[in-house]
Order: sequence, then structure tokens, then C-alpha cells
Amino acid sequence: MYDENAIEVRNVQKKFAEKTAVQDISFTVKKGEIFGLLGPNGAGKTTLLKMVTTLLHQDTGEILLNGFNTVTERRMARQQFSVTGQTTAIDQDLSARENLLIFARLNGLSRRVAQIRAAELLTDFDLINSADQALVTFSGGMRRRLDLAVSLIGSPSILFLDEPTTGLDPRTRIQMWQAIQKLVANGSTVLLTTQYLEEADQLADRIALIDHGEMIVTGIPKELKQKVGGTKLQFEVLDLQRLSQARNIMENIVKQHVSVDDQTLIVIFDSTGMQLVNSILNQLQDSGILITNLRIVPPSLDDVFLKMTVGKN
Ligand SMILES: Nc1ncnc2c1ncn2[C@@H]1O[C@H](COP(=O)(O)OP(=O)(O)OP(=O)(O)O)[C@@H](O)[C@H]1O
Repeated sequence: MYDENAIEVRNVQKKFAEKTAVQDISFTVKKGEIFGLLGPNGAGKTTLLKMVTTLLHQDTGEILLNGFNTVTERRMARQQFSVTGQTTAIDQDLSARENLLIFARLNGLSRRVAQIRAAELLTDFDLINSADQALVTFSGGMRRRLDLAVSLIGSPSILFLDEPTTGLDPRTRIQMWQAIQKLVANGSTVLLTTQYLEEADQLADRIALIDHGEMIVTGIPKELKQKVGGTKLQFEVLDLQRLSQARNIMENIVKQHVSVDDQTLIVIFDSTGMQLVNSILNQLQDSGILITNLRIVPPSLDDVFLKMTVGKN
């Protein structure tokens, strides 16, 4: 139904002179969903994000935020969201609490409500113990959490996150993911761009892959991974002399080509192929062929990305 979608992008196109940056892109994001926008450098993500956040006009097509048209109902559309970016709008000379209070007042909150909201956010983002310290003492991760907190001061229904964890260490990245998941649990809708496929995999309910301004594919990460390829099975054979015999045994069982890389036999299965692993192991053992390593590698979003995008070059 119409009002179940927080974001609707319909046939949006944008050209810069002769260069088509975004070409006929359509997608919807349901309320309460985390939607990931992925693509190689120059794919058109930033241009798309600028249009969705009303900073840039599309040439054709339309964008609705909670049903409000970003061009004809721009003011209402703007009230539906908040954006965080890689460059933060926070004042480095002030403390975290002071920054939050300023943004709260700018958002029209009374002095008392602003104090309460700032304290809530400082607690939620694990900044309460450093709330009154100058920002110069803050780490990159703390600044990023403060940036996210600042963008939430007006309790936006939709949040746009442009590469929220770029440059953060793995521990801080996980903290940010938890903060984002918490937001969604409280009813927000999140659209994020990321260059980390693992991030999209962990966080996003659905993702869209963009390349050369076009939407290549959209779907649930798990489905996309299944689409590009099956599970990879790797057997490392101890005795190099027995490699081709081992390969014959495997090919007889799996009825498909088995490739060789150094001492490793590799076969890519669909989901039914997993039933054959036992037979392979038994027959290799019966033939006295020793396996030193066995790996089962599920398809990753990296496989999806590499297989489906071309990138700038
Ligand atoms: N103002 C502009 N004028 C001319 N060309 C532009 C302009 N903005 C973007 N482009 C071009 O449009 C294409 C899409 O750029 P965009 O910045 O949206 O990509 P992106 O997916 O955000 O890339 P990145 O991950 O590198 O930030 C690129 O080829 C870029 O050079």
C-alpha cells in the first residue's frame, strides 16, 4: 500500500551535460527497513542520495518520502528525514552535549526537552562519560557516533547514512551497526550507502546494486548470493601424485567439472550438492587418498559485487 513505503524512487534520471549519472532508477524502501545502496566508485550513489535528500533535482522521474514529493512538496519531504555524511557538521570547539543542545534547539525543542533528549542520545551512543569533554579528545569512532546522535535529535522517521563506518576500526564499526539496528528497532527507516559489502550483508534487509548509473539488481542479500553462485567446496590432497585420481573420483560423483589449484580440488555446488560431500570423503578414504584440508565456502556479497558490476574501467 502507498503509505507503507517510506521511500519511493520512480524512474529517476539525472544527466550532467552529456554524462548520465543516474539512469531510470526505481526502488522502494518499506517503513522500518534498512536498505543498502552499493556500487563501485562513480556508480551514481552520491548523485542518487543527493536527489533523494532534495539537494539536487532529478531531470525526470519522482521521489516520495513518506508520500511527500521531493520536488512539489519539498518542505514536507524535508521534514521526514535526517542525513549523516562523512563530513560532520559538529563544532569541534564545543563538547558533545553542547553540540547536541544546539541542534536540539535548532530543531525547535524547548530548553528542557533538549536537555532530556541530549542526555538520552549520549547514553544510547555510549558517550555519556565523555559528554562534557572538548571534542578534540574524541576518537574518530566517538565523533561518528556523535554525528549519528546529532542527526537523530529531531527523531527523523527516515535516516540517510552516507558511508557511516568508512575509516572506522572493526570494533567501532560493530558499535555503529548496533546503534543503527537499535534505531530501526525503534521504528526508523534507514537508507545507507556503503563500500563494505560485509556491512551491507550484516545490516541491510535489502540491497540495491548500482553500476554506471543503472540499477543492476535489488534483493535480499541471501538471495543475491544464491543467485550468483553456489557453495564452493575445496579439498586439499596430501599426495600430489594422487591428485588426478582424486579428481576423477570427485568428477564421477558430482558429475561436473572439478578444477585444480595447486594441491586443491575445487568444485562449486548448488544447494543439493552438499549431500554428496559424504560420498566424496568415503570414496577418497576407500582409495587411500588423504585429505589435509576441507573447506566449504558459502557465496559472499563480494562474489555478487564482482560478478555483477564492471565499475569505471
Ligand atoms: N556535478 C557533476 N558534474 C559532472 N559529472 C558529475 C557530477 N557529479 C557526479 N558526476 C558524475 O556522475 C557519475 C556518478 O557519480 P557519483 O558521485 O554519484 O558516484 P558514486 O557512486 O557516489 O561514486 P563514489 O563511490 O566514488 O562516491 C560519475 O561519473 C561522476 O563523475
